[in-house]
Amino acid sequence: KEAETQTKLANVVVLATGGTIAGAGASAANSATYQAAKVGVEQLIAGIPELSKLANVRGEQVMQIASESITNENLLQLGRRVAELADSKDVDGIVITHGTDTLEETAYFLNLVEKTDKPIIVVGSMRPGTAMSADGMLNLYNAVAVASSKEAHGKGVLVTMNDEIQSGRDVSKMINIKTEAFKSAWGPLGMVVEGKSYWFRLPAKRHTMDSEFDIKNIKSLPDVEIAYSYGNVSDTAYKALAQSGAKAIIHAGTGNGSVSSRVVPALQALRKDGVQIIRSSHVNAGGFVLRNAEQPDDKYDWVVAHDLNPQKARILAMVALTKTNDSKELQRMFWEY
Ligand SMILES: NC(=O)CC[C@H](N)C(=O)O
Repeated sequence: KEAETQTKLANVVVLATGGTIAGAGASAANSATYQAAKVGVEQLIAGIPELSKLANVRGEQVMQIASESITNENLLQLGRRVAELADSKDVDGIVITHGTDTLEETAYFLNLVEKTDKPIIVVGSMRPGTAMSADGMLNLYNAVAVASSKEAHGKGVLVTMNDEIQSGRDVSKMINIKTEAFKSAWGPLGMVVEGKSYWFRLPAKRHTMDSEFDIKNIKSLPDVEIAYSYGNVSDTAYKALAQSGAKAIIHAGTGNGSVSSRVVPALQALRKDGVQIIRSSHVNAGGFVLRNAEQPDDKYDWVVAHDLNPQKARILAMVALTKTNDSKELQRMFWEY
């Protein structure tokens, strides 16, 4: 009987990369001061015996770092391992434990490049496992629950934090201290409660199986950088980034992705030199940048990131530039993904 139920359970692989979900503090009172990326994947899994009721879970330690230090090479390494596992007949779902600082970037990257309809769930925590009211255990339990469910198939890369199922494309870390840290301007896709998923909506943008990008065809990612805008901003950062080899610069603009008159001439000149200029917004609740609103994008041959925040715009720009350097094609991709 026992063996029978075991075989019916989904096979879920937990790929661990570090972050606070693998963090450890000196005392249970340390919810904010602790070291990230300390606890290994075997210990994370062993800490939640209830996982064995949800799925046959095994772990792999892909890296052990804080997510602000994740490089493009790390992203590619993780993406390739996810693709290998997704191709394997014995794997039904994949969970990635991750630091929360760049979790939204990794989730969006995988959403663009993984050619699978198997569930891929990225999860982190806001408090280390050693802290009172640690959130990692439940977030990971929920991730495994969603990864082992049939309903999660074909919905793109997902994020389970704070009982919510979010689209990896839309979700962003909005606050750095609360467990209710991850939000999407367009709302969560569903909820996960006591190991059961409740779905309410589907992502509308192209992802995974429907994406034109494939991790298997990506050898390296081009240099795309972000420059932040504010009152009295100068063009120094933009020029320096271009000089250091950036193929595209994401303008983390004010408001509607507006560009200071002190910066416009430099961006026009950089575009003439071949650098792609992509206007995004750093407003907190989520930007909405439209072509030819604030700046004449048609005239200057710039691209708008629409609702993608600057860090997500960087991810799409890198992936898109592996296929094209045509600004019209880039703009199409920014509408479709
Ligand atoms: N809550 C967190 O995971 C933040 C810890 C660390 N800065 C990271 O992103 O890995």
